[in-house]
Amino acid sequence: MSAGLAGHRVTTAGAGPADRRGTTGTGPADRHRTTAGAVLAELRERARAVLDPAHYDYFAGGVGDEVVLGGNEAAFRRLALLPRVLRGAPTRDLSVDLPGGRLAAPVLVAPTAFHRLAHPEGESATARAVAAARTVLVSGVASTVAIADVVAAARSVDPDAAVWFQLYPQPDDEVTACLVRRAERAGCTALVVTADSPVLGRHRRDAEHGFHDLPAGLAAENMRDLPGAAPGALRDIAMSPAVSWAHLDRLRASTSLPLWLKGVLHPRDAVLAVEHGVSGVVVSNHGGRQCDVVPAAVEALPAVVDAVAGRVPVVLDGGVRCGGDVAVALALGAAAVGVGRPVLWGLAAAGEAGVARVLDVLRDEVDHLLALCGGRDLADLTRDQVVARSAGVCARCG
Ligand SMILES: Cc1cc2nc3c(=O)[nH]c(=O)nc-3n(C[C@H](O)[C@H](O)[C@H](O)COP(=O)(O)O)c2cc1C
Ligand SMILES: CCCCC(=O)C(=O)O
Repeated sequence: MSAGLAGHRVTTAGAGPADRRGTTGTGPADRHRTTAGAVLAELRERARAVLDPAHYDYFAGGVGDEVVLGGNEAAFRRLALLPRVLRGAPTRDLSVDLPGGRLAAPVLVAPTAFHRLAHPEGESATARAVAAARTVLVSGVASTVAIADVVAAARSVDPDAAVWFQLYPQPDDEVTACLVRRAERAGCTALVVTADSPVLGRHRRDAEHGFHDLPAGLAAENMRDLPGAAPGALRDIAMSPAVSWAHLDRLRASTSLPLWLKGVLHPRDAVLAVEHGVSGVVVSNHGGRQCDVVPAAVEALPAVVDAVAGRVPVVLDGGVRCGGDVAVALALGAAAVGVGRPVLWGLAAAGEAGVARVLDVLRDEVDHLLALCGGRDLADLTRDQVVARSAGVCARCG
């Protein structure tokens, strides 16, 4: 069937039900009958069905009573966009240039640990999907594939793929320096320093499952052969309240790669970050996994954007689950957003194809929404368009 509705071909042909780790239904017809929110929710359910419950809960869970975990998504539901009219364009430019890489769409992949818990190919599968989508993978220090292999996987798809390396500054500068050299040698194009973890958040779900170690055969591969460890042995990833701006300064001075600071919520820290020479700031509460009394990420965003005042780009992550969330964050001043858990759900459900699916539906929905809002490019989403939503609920998340 085909109907010439507004120039769109409407057809009943499309991908059938996807198997648990197989097809994902990415055809154009599929786009007309679903939403990014519904796709992400379905992938999450498929992930839940295939994962060991302890591993599912490690990915899904948050800190404490999980107030912030739910709050990140709920805060987006309280915001609405005022479209502008009569100023659009037949095709829209969704690209964004950031220190460390160009993104074809304003959605990058936030660093999440231990992808081989989700799928045997782990971060390599994620890297290929992200490279194919021409966006950025922030690969974590807590990766179950070594960073050199992650970058190689991305570059096997796109020789220009941008992979950034996330690390926790280690109390021992020598260990940090070694991790930085590894990322540089691998070909990473930026570093992301996570600053919101002076201590690890307390995760009730992990405690209930007794999940404290990776299963045999999996390891944080970037932590092998570091100073202070026996040859071939792993070092723990240290989280230390003793880590300070001085550590960041030394790290900054040791590399020519752009440096992002992740986990900033207070506007004064954003200003300090700029003064300490960072190239970008990530507003993030670690997906509700560190401190359970902080605001939702999107609530913290405007004050950080104002404090930074355009000196460096600001990226937001936490609770982004549909194109509308991306558009709202961009209108509030984010240059791009990061997604964490949805990528893990895609990876667990269907490997590389599942991650590709997540990025594709988000990109497609942002494009559609930009058209609906009278935008030609991302700069056409502006803060005056964001208003509070006083009524109405999301059919998917209530
Ligand atoms: C399972 C899991 C592991 C994570 N591991 C890291 C990590 O190693 N380093 C880091 O900076 N952030 C880590 N994060 C936080 C993410 O980078 C990101 O801030 C968060 O997932 C965004 O929220 P979202 O999951 O709602 O998209 C992790 C998040 C999850 C869910
Ligand atoms: C030492 C790995 C930490 C991973 C992490 O940041 C998280 O699970 O939130």
